[in-house]
Amino acid sequence: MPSPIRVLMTGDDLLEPASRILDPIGAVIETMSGPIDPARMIATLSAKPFDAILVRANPPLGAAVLDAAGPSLRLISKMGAGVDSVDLAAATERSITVMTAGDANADATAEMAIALILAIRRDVVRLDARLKAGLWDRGRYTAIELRGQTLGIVGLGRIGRRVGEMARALGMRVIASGRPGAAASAFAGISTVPLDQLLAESDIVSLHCPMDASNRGFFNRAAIARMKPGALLVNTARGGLLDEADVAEALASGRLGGAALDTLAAEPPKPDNPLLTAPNTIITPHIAAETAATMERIAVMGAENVVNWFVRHEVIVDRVVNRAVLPKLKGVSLL
Ligand SMILES: O=C(O)CC[C@@H](O)C(=O)O
Repeated sequence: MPSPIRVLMTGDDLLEPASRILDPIGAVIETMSGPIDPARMIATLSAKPFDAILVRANPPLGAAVLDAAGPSLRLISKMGAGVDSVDLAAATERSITVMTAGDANADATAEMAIALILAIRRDVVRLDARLKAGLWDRGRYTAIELRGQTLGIVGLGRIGRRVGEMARALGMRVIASGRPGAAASAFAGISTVPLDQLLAESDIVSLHCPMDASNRGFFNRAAIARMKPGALLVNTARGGLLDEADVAEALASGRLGGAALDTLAAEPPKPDNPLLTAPNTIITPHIAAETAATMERIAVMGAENVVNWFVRHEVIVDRVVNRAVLPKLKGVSLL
């Protein structure tokens, strides 16, 4: 009888749907809950061998952690989209496949981006707070409507495209660029432009690119200086894409008209994060992807990646993040 697939799962909130997929193949799942730092990851992985890590949030998976896992580790499967805390080069070097379930939460994240665009453009949160403080602002307050405004989408992947479709339905002009240094392919009436042009023409900029070492902090004072005065920023991607001090300063001076952020560079934020006190800024706790249907889907898709890899010996190439690993996968079919 072949030995069972050993899976380390970070977080236990999705254990039930993941088990539904993994139990029938006799996989053994061990969960890790609570805050996870590299030392804890190293201790867990060096204590016993695992074949796969099923990642709920974003535990640090750098070279030292991967070395602690040893040669048994073949697959890191993210129950979600972002793998910014995985050292992809180190994984590739060790022939470890990194896969995502990005499709599973794209709709939920795009909806949240639109919710934040509407909320920040129409001042929903501030008006609510003012009303509850006894102020009745009707007649004193004029907003700007979205129809006719330009939305600039940075990163035209699964989420960016959906945001673009919804924004067009709201009557917005939508332009898009790739992540800094990369071009985007045109999609359904969304014209693609260089990033500088996007920054210069957009009334609202919404970030939808993955983060890695090459674009960390790219949204800084220099990027803001290229924007229309008073333009708005929406970020449902990764907080580390921003230079948070520069963004807070631009919000304080009014150079940026407002920001709606679902992600921060450090989560939860440190109490002295300047964005917490920046004017006209809405912050939500990295919740964009978290709908009930999405939670179910990411667990199922993440676990299916494990089954496909180890039992069917096949990987869906679209879900592989470190595609440089593909030539190293012997005996695995690429779909
Ligand atoms: O659970 C997470 O890692 C965050 C959810 C989302 O940002 C993702 O990357 O899929």
